[in-house]
Amino acid sequence: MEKKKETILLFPFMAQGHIIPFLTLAFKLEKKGYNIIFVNTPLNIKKLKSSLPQNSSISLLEIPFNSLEHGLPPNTENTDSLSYKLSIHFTTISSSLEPSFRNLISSLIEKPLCVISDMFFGWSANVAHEFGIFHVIFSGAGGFGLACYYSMWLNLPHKETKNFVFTMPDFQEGGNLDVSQLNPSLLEADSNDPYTNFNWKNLPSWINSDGILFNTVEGLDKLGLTYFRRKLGIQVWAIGPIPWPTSNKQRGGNETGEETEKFIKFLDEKEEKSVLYISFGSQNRISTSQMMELAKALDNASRVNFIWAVRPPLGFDINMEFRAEEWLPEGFVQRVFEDQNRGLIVPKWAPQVEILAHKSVGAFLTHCGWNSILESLENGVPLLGWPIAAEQFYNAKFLEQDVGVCVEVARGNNSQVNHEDILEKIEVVMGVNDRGNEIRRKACEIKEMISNAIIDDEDFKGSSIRAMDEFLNAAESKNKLSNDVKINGNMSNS
Ligand SMILES: O=c1ccn([C@@H]2O[C@H](COP(=O)(O)OP(=O)(O)O[C@H]3O[C@H](CO)[C@@H](O)[C@H](O)[C@H]3O)[C@@H](O)[C@H]2O)c(=O)[nH]1
Repeated sequence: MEKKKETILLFPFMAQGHIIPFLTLAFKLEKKGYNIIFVNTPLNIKKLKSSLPQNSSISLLEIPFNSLEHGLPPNTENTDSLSYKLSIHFTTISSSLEPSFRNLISSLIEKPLCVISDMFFGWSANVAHEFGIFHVIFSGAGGFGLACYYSMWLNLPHKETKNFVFTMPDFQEGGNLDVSQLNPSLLEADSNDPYTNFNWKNLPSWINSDGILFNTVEGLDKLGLTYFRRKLGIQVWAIGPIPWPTSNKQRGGNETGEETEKFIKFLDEKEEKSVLYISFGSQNRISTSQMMELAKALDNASRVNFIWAVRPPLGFDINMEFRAEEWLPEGFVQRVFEDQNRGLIVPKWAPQVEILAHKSVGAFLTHCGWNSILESLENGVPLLGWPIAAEQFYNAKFLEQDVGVCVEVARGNNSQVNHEDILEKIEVVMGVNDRGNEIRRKACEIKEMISNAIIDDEDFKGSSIRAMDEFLNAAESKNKLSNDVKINGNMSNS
């Protein structure tokens, strides 16, 4: 008899940076033969409907939300349209979804095998457990970065640590941090502000969950994963890297295949490992003066080819058309592209996965978002780190000091940077010198480690494949146990 298809319910926070990794995980689980229910607020579901592939069997389910009831502008259902301050407010009020989520679960005809929810929805563990459902949190961020974030928020305040290098009291093995690695909300937080209250309620509630899934690799990220095992005493599974959907459109781009070909043609013409790829991810931007300095460094790096995905600098509308004359040095685009054929400037969005997989790419200047890091290291491409927000500062530090595959170029988007410093660091990572050679050797070692983690053969299963199986087995065991309890309970009642 064919085994009944079990259902897994996924529920990400309402932000693209959360919805997209959850969708990626949903595709992965769908491929493994599970029915998938993907829950979100109505406007996000509407958007998802138009982007799912036609052959997808994922069921999209709406959870009601009225932004006006929470002092938010009408139809606000995603952080994309919000200022930083309102995004924080939106995050703090997200726990108001709890009663609706309970109603949604109780209205399901069949109990799901498992609920996979967002790290901001720690409360959802108790709701799932009320219905006897296995519950895990999924983190798109890596173990080390999230461990620092967790520790820093639970060990407030940091106001007094100004000008000091310090260690995290419960994560000493994470090493030293510098005050410039704290984002403003963390620096200003005390026990009275709403975001502190949110974090103090949410982060400890993770302990109620049955486990955490990380989009990372055990061998690479053991330090952070061990922190959570020790701190929470729950299961922690490293199941990554989970590849992003292959279509660039699903990742958020809008290029056609033809445009991707333009990049590949450019790369095909270049020498092996001679191209620097530059991107600050899907959300972050640098300032105009930083952009000018970066361009000057590239102007002077005559032996380096590059592809740069340029987003409008801070202070300009995010949807604004590309304005070379305001954002870049005079004649820059003409010089590097038309005259020298060594620099390709891409307004906004580049086919990153395809670019990083090309043999001509020698390094990636990145804001250190975790997906970008994995995509780079999967291809053995070393990094130049320019962290801007969130846990990116900790990621950069980890990759430079613990893993040895990165050189930090600059920090934040309101700092002064200098083109000579940037150029020097580009030359370290891309040039022939002892440090550069060692960084590249290490990046190849990590590439090997990552590809071993996802081997799925008859006679060998990599660590991430085993972790995914262990997670699914744990969910099935719990499900069986709660069904047995129910059957026995019914029998003793009858
Ligand atoms: O021109 C571009 C820019 C981005 N991408 C893709 O967009 C994703 C970007 O992801 P990531 O590198 O993780 O950056 P963010 O979008 O900034 O990610 C948010 O989510 C991450 C995972 O939780 C965190 O590590 C970051 O701090 C947070 O900003 C990657 O898959 C890229 O391939 C493209 O394809 N083309």
